[in-house]
Amino acid sequence: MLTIDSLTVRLGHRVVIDALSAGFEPGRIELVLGHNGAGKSTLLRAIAGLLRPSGGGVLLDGVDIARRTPSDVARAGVVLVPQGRGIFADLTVAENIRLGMWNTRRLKRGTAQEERARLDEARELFPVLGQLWNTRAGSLSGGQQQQVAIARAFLANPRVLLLDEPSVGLSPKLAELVLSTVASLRRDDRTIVLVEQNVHQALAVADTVAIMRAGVMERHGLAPADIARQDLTTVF
Ligand SMILES: Nc1ncnc2c1ncn2[C@@H]1O[C@H](COP(=O)(O)OP(=O)(O)OP(=O)(O)O)[C@@H](O)[C@H]1O
Repeated sequence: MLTIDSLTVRLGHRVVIDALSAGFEPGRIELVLGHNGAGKSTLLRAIAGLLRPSGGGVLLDGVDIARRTPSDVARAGVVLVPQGRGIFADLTVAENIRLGMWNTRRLKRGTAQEERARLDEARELFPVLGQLWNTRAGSLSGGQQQQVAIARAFLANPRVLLLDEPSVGLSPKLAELVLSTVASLRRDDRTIVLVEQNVHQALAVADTVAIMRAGVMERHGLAPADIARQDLTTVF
């Protein structure tokens, strides 16, 4: 269970996350919606340890990880797939994905045999990537590059997977493919927090919805079907 407890993050002189509290449960895809500038990316970056909060806590199963280094947070099992993919264009798909393995090994989260099994699992979950294994990642389509970024995060076997707009810039068809891949990563002991602007497609894979506005979590625990029925301009 990931609990955000009265978290405050300042960027420059601005309070971007304002005493925000929320709970994200394992076994679910928790979708976070909100206007541009509501603070969604900042929240994910703070959870991942990339920003130091000025108040409050980020609790993973009751343990506060808010002021740990990003590598300590990763070691605790929290992995962020940032907006804009962040893959290495000059490396092949296999090399990019093995960076996730390298992390796994470095973080001592599995034996070599377990890691081989996870690599096979990744090729099964992302069949397109299996076919492009030795292709330069920079030459892939946007959707394929996004799959490489998600596959790499998957290999770290995260307890908490934070996804910042994984479908941004993709055609509706590719966005659907990426979001269905996200759905296939759902596991009983894994919390997935998904930030998306592609609201209708994200609602189709989400289990719960939270609405962020101006640095606070205005509502949470909403049913995706209820949100899908509403006029989105009235939702956030
Ligand atoms: N380094 C910074 N210094 C000051 N303000 C910043 C900084 N980075 C971001 N902000 C501001 O913080 C606010 C929240 O930004 P953030 O990127 O978290 O929003 P968001 O909800 O993810 O938006 P979007 O949907 O557009 O990605 C914005 O108003 C932004 O301008």
